[in-house]
Amino acid sequence: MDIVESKQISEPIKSEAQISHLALDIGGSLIKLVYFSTNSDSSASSSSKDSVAVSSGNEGRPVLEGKLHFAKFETAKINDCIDFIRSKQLRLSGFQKHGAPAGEKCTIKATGGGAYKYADLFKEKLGICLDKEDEMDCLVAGSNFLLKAVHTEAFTYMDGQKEFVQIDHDDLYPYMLVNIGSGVSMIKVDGPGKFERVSGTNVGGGTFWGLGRLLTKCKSFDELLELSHRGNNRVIDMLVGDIYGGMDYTKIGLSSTTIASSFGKAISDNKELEDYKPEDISRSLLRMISNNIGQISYLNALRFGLKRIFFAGFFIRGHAYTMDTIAVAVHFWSKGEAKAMFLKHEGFLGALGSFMSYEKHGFLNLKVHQLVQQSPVDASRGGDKIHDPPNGELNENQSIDCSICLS
Ligand SMILES: Nc1ncnc2c1ncn2[C@@H]1O[C@H](COP(=O)(O)OP(=O)(O)OP(=O)(O)O)[C@@H](O)[C@H]1O
Ligand SMILES: CC(C)(CO)[C@@H](O)C(=O)NCCC(=O)O
Repeated sequence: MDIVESKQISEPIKSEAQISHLALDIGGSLIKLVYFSTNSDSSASSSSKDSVAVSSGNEGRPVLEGKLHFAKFETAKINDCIDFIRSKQLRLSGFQKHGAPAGEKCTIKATGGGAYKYADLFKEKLGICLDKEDEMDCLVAGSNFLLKAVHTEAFTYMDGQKEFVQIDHDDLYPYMLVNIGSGVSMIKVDGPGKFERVSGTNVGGGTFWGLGRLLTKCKSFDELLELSHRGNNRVIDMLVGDIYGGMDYTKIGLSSTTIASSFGKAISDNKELEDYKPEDISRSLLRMISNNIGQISYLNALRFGLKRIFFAGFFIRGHAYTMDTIAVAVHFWSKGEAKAMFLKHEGFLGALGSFMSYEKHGFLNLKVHQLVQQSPVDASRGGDKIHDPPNGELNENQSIDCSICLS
């Protein structure tokens, strides 16, 4: 796949643009879609019956010029996703092997637990067969691909400061990939397709959203996240200073402001849930879960001597407080030895891996050469500093210019 990464907000897909190669990642909380649309107005010579912009690539194989698009839906609203696919006529255009007869069975790549759970629904509602790809394989393929193909993919985040990390392609492995979805998977990656899921935790994004919803009555994940901006976790968390009369516990390296016990103040305050502000609850919860994931991730990295830990998954949402907490946890427990890094396309690793598996099965030949690097995160903000509230999330309208070479 020739990727030209540009800070380009894709226009709504024109009806003439052909959508092809849709891939799904159907998780416990969210469905992620990655799909390719061809440039209908490309000046490349067209030899295709489908009037798709096609030029000749290496060895005379057809090259489609176009864009990669990203979209997500709540899994609970899977019918919206199905309507979206139907509205784009995705199912009509190009899941068959290039040049295959139109009547051939329509199949799309899908990963995540929902590829199993909802297979019948896709068949029934869209007549599409889901071709299942393993979730861990896809996460790793997506991560390796992004780290190599997109210059501004990985970044560190500390004290409100974001710094891009240049990845040396010859020195990428081994690394730890921590995918924070509904639950959390920790994967030691040793090379392309070479990995082991070494740990996981059930305290993840689903826990934050589930508990947060019950405790704050928030109606959406974004509302809960937004609340956390304004909250003060010290109202609920028991700090070392609360226990030590305002003093640090220097002997074991704990400052008075370190959280000794998340939500610990609630046991002694003689207050009810209603007496706490939702924003304080949200902040405390976000901190508790992010800190816990950062700590477990580091301990697992330590088991294998890994210094680089990449955090992904839609729990993060480019959110400053989340990233800061994870980074501080890794820094604290590793005594500055290990580094937490974050990925721009955080939640789309599995879907991208699923998309790339068309290549594995001979539908595509993906080649990468990146021409431009820009960050959708900061470019509109004129700097590397993420402000509060940050918007580090990949804008769903953001597309990646690319071309795919059909094999
Ligand atoms: N709009 C949203 N609605 C619901 N959850 C969201 C939203 N945005 C971010 N999240 C967070 O992202 C998490 C899901 O992340 P992600 O899509 O990476 O995982 P998943 O694939 O659904 O989960 P799993 O891999 O465990 O099946 C949610 O649990 C929640 O914490
Ligand atoms: C079950 C999966 C892999 C589904 O994506 C994920 O939610 C997860 O890694 N959960 C954590 C399970 C555990 O290892 O405790």
